[in-house]
Amino acid sequence: MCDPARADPRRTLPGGGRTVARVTAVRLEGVRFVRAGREILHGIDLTVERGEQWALLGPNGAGKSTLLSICSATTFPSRGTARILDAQMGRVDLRELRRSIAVVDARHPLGSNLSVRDIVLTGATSTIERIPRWEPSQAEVERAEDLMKQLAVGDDPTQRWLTMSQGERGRTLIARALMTEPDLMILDEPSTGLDLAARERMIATIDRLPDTGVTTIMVTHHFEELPARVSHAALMSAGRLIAAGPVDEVLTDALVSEAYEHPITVERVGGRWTARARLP
Ligand SMILES: Nc1ncnc2c1ncn2[C@@H]1O[C@H](COP(=O)(O)OP(=O)(O)OP(=O)(O)O)[C@@H](O)[C@H]1O
Repeated sequence: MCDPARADPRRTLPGGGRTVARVTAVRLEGVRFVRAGREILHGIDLTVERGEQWALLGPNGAGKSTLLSICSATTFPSRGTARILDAQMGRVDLRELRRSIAVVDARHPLGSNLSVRDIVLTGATSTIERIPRWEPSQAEVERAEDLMKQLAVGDDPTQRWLTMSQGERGRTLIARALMTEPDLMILDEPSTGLDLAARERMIATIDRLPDTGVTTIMVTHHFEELPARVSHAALMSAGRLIAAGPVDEVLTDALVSEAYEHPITVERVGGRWTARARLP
């Protein structure tokens, strides 16, 4: 999966037409977000450098999905600044910027019963459905087939979205996300609904993503689902960041217990994580 050219941070900025050193994937400064008259994010400062693999953790309602939608250039902050892939939101062509960002969401809102190949090809157009009369180039077809092989999907040409298992869907969505060689990949609970073996295959797949040079930010509720190569973590609680930094410094008993407002023991064995509530 590794393409050495992808590791070069000097890439052409989307929409900018300039080549600059693009090192920082996400830089949030004083980000606040108000929805329905209520402030949901209360001044978030976060820097994600390119090539880092982040986990975003915290209890229900902490604001993780809201923060992810800002990181994916889908939602504008109400206050503060968000620079995504060195482009300041509000000052760039968002469609161009979003071509460098891939979102993998287990709740992918596909309505029609596309084949695996067609779903992967929608990554080339950054659309949910196939665009009528759009035909992929030969290079796009070859890339889609290569990614399907790498992600071990699409062997059965009759397989379609509505009859695919959750695991097949997840791997197909990752292949789709890689179509545009994204710089930043957002993974929103990618292991939701997977049985144990499918979950482990998914984690192994995510653990290979750093080989492509992509920066990842993943939300999960389960420490067991963190791939071993996660390098950084951010802990959220009630719209604030409790801690953010190298994973071993952030996923400590004290900080995790503070975020979840409950005594929790965190362990790391062989690179993988577990978390247990301590009983009184
Ligand atoms: N459309 C909306 N209108 C009003 N409030 C919302 C809306 N969406 C989310 N919220 C509120 O914003 C807060 C943060 O929600 P968010 O979904 O970002 O949290 P989360 O950490 O992703 O939660 P979960 O782990 O349950 O998915 C919650 O209090 C939620 O009720």
